[in-house]
Amino acid sequence: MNSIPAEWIQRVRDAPLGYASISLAILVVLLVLYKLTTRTDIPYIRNLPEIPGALPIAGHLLQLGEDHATVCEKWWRQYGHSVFQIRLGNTRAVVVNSFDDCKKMLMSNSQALIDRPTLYTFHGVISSTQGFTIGSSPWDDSCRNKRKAASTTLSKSMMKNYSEMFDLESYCIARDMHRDSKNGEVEVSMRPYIQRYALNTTLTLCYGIRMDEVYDTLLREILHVGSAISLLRSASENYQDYIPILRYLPNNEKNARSKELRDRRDAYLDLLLNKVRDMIKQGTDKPCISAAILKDQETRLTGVEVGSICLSLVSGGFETIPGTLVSCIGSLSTPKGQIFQDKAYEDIKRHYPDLKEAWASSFEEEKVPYLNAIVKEAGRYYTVSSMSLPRKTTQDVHWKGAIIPAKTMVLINAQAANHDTDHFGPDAATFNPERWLSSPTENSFAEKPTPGLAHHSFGAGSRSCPGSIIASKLIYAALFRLLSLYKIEASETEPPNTDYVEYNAVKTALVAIPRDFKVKLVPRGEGEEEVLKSGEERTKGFYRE
Ligand code: HEM
Repeated sequence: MNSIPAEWIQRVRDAPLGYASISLAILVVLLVLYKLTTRTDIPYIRNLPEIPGALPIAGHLLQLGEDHATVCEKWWRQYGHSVFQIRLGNTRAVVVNSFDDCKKMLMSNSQALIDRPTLYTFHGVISSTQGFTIGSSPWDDSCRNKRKAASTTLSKSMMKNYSEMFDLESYCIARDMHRDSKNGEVEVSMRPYIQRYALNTTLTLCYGIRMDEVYDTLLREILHVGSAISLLRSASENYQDYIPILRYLPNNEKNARSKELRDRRDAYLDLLLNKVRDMIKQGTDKPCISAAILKDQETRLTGVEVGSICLSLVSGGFETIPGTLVSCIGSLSTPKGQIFQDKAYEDIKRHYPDLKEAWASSFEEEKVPYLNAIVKEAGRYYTVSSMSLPRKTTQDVHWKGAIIPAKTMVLINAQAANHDTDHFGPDAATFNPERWLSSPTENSFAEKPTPGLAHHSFGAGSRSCPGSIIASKLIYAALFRLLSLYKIEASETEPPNTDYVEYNAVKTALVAIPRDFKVKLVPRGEGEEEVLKSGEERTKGFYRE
């Protein structure tokens, strides 16, 4: 290529006007480039602080790192604003941090925040065959119908219909822990047992199917694929959702992985549904959501909607419940936690002098105050869905002088809200069930009334978690059974991490995965064998295959 003659360059240099024009042109190009690389779906929101340091193209993504909740919690304290705006690549988002602001944002703007954003990887690739789960559906008539059906299935009044299932599944935890811990001699990891517990519950509700073995191949496949898919929903794992150019990179590994997981999920969902079809043919099906729909009883839902409801229930509980319950057991197993265990045990005995009878009939009443306090504290302290599920505004939201326009992503930092010292006091970062009790004494415990919202782990307002009642019930039932039989002690060689941030092994996951730890189960000497035997007898006829 011929180079530009030196004489010409000299002329441009000599001509002041030409030089200015070139400088101006470069400036304009840079400005256009800057504008293009910092453009967001929603323009800058006036009167709402923006966190400094956003980069072109990535925005705040790099500063946010893997753990968005913890970084946003720090920004709240560092800059002194509980509500601020950030840029996730090309997407503007409003982050809400304090307990009161999260509550006000969700409850006072319930209708305006009823929508959820759609994301490229999760909605475009993974959900292309089975439709969206309820928790990832934008708000429309179909989502309303699905949410209504799920809320009915999970409502307080339906819980009595599931007593046998709660009994069987919580009995199975105690049965297998008793077998595997060899009377307290062998230290055990609780998570696999609790995963089976949570998954069997929703599989029974949806398909009338359960798996008895902790390491059943299908059970593990559902858990593995479900966890991997939940990773593909998190902002910190999926830059291509916010930086579109990344989608076009050759050999896009994210897309390939998404497709592989989608196919594996389709395979087990088809398998489950076909099992129900076979059971209907043979007249052996159990009452469950999919059998009712397949037999077309009182429903106006489409096949895709039914699939989506089942998928929502199965995926709604299988990580959130183990995350909360296992971490709670970790806290209870520490020397300080063992004092809480002893008090809980005393309270159980106070309300149920005959343990065998309590196991047979009364555990679902949730009437032991100390246990209820532990359940609430577990939910608050271990905020397993630390950034909740993203919301999107459907109309303008007026927020302290700022107007957050329609279609803006709103992120609720539940972890920050749940550890807000202004709301929970200076010990907000401590696991202490007694915060939920009114002046606990040696001989009696009473629950403090918590009108409104106890904590932010289940969200709030129009899209709050419809599974919160069953989740609390499951955590209560498991704790009742474990704590009434055993004193749980942390392993000395593999102890739990009980820090409310560091307990999570996978910071990028949408739902926390607790670091593995082991415990020792020391029998309380309350006729463990006898209680378990009566449990075996009682649950024989239940949903067992
Ligand atoms: C400890 C256990 C659980 C936790 C911490 C939890 C947490 C959450 C959170 C934070 C949300 C979003 C709320 C919001 O946007 O305001 C949610 C939504 C949802 N949860 Fe749960 N959840 C739990 C258990 C369950 C269970 C057991 C089920 C079902 C059996 C379930 C089903 C759902 C569904 C379907 C949604 C979507 C609601 C919607 O978008 O309208 N969850 N959950």
